[in-house]
Amino acid sequence: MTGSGRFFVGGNWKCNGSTASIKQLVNELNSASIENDVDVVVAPPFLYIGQVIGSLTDRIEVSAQNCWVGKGGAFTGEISADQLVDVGVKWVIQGHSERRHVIGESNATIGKKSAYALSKGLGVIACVGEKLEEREASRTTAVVFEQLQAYADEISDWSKVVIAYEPVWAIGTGKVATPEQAQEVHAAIRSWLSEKISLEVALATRIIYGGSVNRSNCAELAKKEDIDGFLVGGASLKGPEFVSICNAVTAKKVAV
Ligand SMILES: O=C(CO)COP(=O)(O)O
Repeated sequence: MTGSGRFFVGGNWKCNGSTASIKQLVNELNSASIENDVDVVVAPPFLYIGQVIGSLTDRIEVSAQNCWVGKGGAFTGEISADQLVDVGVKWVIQGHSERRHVIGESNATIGKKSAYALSKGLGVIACVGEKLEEREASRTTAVVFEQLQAYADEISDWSKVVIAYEPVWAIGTGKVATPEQAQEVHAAIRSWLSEKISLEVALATRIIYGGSVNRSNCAELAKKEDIDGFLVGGASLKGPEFVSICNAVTAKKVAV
């Protein structure tokens, strides 16, 4: 079983950047030559979303890195999905490992946030992934399936969901999963979708890989049949390198 969706590459800028560095990054992206058959999204910190939307080419869509669980109101320090839509944001990342393991978000909250964001018309980049000790205890698929189930408990329409498999041990460590390790989990996720949701959703949903992706390792990963793109952290802060990763879609086309 192989996915049929377009290649998708997201750049997660995390809590990085300044007015000046983001201006430069946007200029680099605007002048880049990106292959046609890849969807490209960047996720700046909230504060810079206006700057990015006002200056970035329409070729690239803008994502938030998080949002509040429901409608806005008296929730100091939060940003609602309604507000993201209002300023032109198209996507939101949910369940990133840093939000799960540093900030302490639960599976249940992440599922609710995702459903609310989808109900407002945002696309959701739904992250899953195991910690090193979970992998070493052979619990990788158990953990990932539990995280997927929490999304499935709340989501009924999967058409705007992209699943990002990001093993925690590979994030920001320089220890990328091997293409075989990533493919194994991606295939398991697709089978899970087929069994628990539907064959149609399993085939249509993009499953992207994140964790120490760079310009040197992206082509080999992209060749794997169930790897439909990437969620890139550190390397997405360098315009030319991020564009090379987007253009790894050419390696995918040669492989299929
Ligand atoms: O967390 C990530 C993307 O969301 C991956 O980060 P790195 O690419 O820096 O490992």
